Order: sequence, then C-alpha cells, then structure tokens
Amino acid sequence: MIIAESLSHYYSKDHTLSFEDWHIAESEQWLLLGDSGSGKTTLINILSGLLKPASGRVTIKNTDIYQLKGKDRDHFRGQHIGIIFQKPHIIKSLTIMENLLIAQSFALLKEDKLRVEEVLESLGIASKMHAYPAELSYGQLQRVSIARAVINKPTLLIADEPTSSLDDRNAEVVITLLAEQSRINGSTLVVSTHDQRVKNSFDKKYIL
Ligand SMILES: Nc1ncnc2c1ncn2[C@@H]1O[C@H](COP(=O)(O)OP(=O)(O)OP(=O)(O)O)[C@@H](O)[C@H]1O
Repeated sequence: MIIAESLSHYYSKDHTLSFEDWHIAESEQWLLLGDSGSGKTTLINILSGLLKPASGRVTIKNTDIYQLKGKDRDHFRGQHIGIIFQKPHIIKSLTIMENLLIAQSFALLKEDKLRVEEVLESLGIASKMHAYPAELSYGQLQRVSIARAVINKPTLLIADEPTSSLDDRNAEVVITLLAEQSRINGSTLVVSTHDQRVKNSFDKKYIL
C-alpha cells in the first residue's frame, strides 16, 4: 500500500544516497534503523512528501506523490501522512485545540472539534485543550505532536527519531503511544531511530 521504489538522493554530486525498495502493507509497524548519517532523515523526508528524490517513486494508496504538484501534494500530505519531528512543531500563538483544528483545515477537511477532543482524550491531555503550548510540559507537547500527526487518521504515521532526547521511561512511553495511536487510527507506522533502546520495539525493520 506504501511503495518506495528505486529511490536515490544526493546533496552534493560526489555522494549519492541509494535506498533499497520498500513495500509496506496496511497497518504494519516498522522501524527504520541506521547509524548517524546513514540517511534516515533523508528517507523519512522523501516518504513524507517533503523532499523530492533525485530518482524513484513513492506511491501511497496508488498515488505517486511526486507526480502531485504544489498545493495538491500539500493537501495529500495533510490528509494521508502524519509526521512527528524530533522536536515538537506547534504554533505558539494558538491553543492546543486551535493547533489541531488548523491541521484539519490545512488538509481541506472540515473542522471537527469532537474529533480533536477524542484524540486529546486518547492521549491523556484533554484537560490542556484550551491551554497555549508555553503552558505545557515537554512530555505533554510531545503528545500534542502525536495528536496533530494522527488528527486526520493518516494512512502513514511517520516519526523521525522521536526518542533521541528522552530518558528511558519516556522513550518507552512514546513508542507505546505511537504503536497504540497507529492501531486506533488504522495507520501504518514508520519510526526512524538509532536509539539502541528501541531497536527491538517492532518486528519489521528496514535497515540502512
Ligand atoms: N542539507 C544537507 N546538505 C548536505 N548534506 C546533507 C544535508 N542533509 C543531510 N546531508 C548528508 O546526507 C547524509 C544523510 O543525512 P541524514 O540526515 O539523512 O542522516 P540520518 O541517518 O538521519 O542521521 P542522524 O541519525 O545523525 O540524524 C549525511 O552524510 C549528511 O551529512
């Protein structure tokens, strides 16, 4: 259902990154493993529709995402791909509720407050709905990032090194939340990491 074929990318002409083909079936949970500098972030950005590869294709639900242009690709990404970056990316001047409503409208979906409440509830942060990001702890902000990524029930939920700055207990909590949220929302999960603590979290592994 998600197919990455013949992908390569280069930042300078003398060093090309090539990626083995990757077929990911619906609802699978994968780890993307590789040492620092091996190309995990590059591949995550390509799979997420954020970085056009030098060659190859990414097909999500039968759509070749790099055949989509400009705003069409942005809307497709908003509807089908939920991305969790290493550090939470949340708009500081908006409340948590407003941050999630805007993620719905960016994807051209109707604003749905009940859906926002449901997602925040499932992540244990419903009480923070009307708070601003500055009023939340780092762990709560990470949950908001997960909420924003799953709000539109994405086909692909993708996280780039989500545990690298966390202590052991919180690293485990985040991996558990990602697995649980991908199940609840019917999303395929890809988590990139070089964190030895999570290298056995899922059976399926793509190794760079
Ligand atoms: N914007 C850029 N310009 C030039 N080279 C880059 C750029 N981004 C990444 N690279 C190079 O491409 C290679 C892959 O980088 P990438 O960030 O994808 O690796 P990574 O596996 O995610 O690393 P890390 O685990 O350290 O985050 C590295 O050699 C890196 O130096």
